Amino acid sequence: MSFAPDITEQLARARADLRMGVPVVLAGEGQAALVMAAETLTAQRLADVLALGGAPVLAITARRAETLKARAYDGSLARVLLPPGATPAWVQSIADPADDLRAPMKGPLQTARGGDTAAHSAALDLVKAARMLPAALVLDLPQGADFARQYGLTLIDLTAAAPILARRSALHPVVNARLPMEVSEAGRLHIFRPEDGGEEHYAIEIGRPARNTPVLCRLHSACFTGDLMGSLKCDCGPQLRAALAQMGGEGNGVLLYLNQEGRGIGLANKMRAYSLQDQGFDTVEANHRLGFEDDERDFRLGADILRSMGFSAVRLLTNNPRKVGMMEQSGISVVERVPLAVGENRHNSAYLATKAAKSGHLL
Ligand SMILES: Nc1nc2c(ncn2[C@@H]2O[C@H](COP(=O)(O)OP(=O)(O)OP(=O)(O)O)[C@@H](O)[C@H]2O)c(=O)[nH]1
Ligand SMILES: [Zn+2]
Repeated sequence: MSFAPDITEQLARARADLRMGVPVVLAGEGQAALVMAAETLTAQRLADVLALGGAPVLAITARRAETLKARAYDGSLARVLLPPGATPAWVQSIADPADDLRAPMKGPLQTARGGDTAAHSAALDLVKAARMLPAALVLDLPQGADFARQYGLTLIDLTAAAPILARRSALHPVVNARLPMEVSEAGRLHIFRPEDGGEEHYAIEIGRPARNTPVLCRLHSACFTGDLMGSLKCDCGPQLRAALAQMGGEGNGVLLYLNQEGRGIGLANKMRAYSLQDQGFDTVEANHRLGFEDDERDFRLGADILRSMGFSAVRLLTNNPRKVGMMEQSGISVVERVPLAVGENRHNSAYLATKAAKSGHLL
């Protein structure tokens, strides 16, 4: 029978549960843990977790730990011990840097050392993929499987989940249809859907580019503020329109519109980063204070889409050398990097300068 959800489907459920504030149970070899996203943790559920006894920890990334001056003994993550009588406000203050400057003295924070961190690491993967703050409350629960059955919680087998969490999901073409556009009447929109229940991605094909010659291509990451609202804080809107205009002018091209808002952290987290930028941090520092890397995107899915459309070589419209590198590593040859320097203004000049200085962007 194929009615029971497989591990990929269970992980999609777990992400949805965590976003709603529902706990999930992650079970490994001989151990299990109850996990909740810090961002959606309610006072009632925190009280219930504390009433279970044991020693819950707040798993955060090593990036966030750096800002909080907490020792990260576990490589890319740290397990902060909850102080006696921990409140939801305390959990929020560790997870969310919004008030770091107003209330800088949170510590000294005690962090756990030794023991198994598989559940903590998977918990952070799940809350990140659910586009929340990268912080999760984790309580070791030896009878976790029974507990999950008793309360109807999603139960994830960590051994089965590990390979799924480590690789990117396969993308499948869903549909494509003609889309006359201002830049070209010969437009076509293709929709691609991942197997893991995540965001769909799009390809805009202009004209009917030959599959056996390098195609003019743009890998564009979603930017609601820049693409749609005319935000002056970045250069995304002008880059999107310039790329489409160039493809329309040449009569051929492919623009991949990847739903990786905020360099892969989601729009809510990007707005948290904007708020930190208003406190004086640059775009890279803001990501780090939130607990993210500068850039959480995986451009290899762009290569997957190109391959599935039959392309193997591109002339890539970008100023970002990482995009070129990731295309090449994924077997799409970049025969030319076509610069795309448009849209500088007095609100985004510092942002563009930071990208050049810290992220290697070519201007
Ligand atoms: N986290 C974060 N994301 C931002 C910020 N400003 C813009 N973005 C996001 O950055 C992404 C911009 O991506 P791209 O247009 O591909 O830009 P790029 O990596 O600079 O590369 P090229 O434009 O190709 O040179 C979009 O997903 C935006 O939402 C910011 O301050 N913080
Ligand atoms: Zn933007």
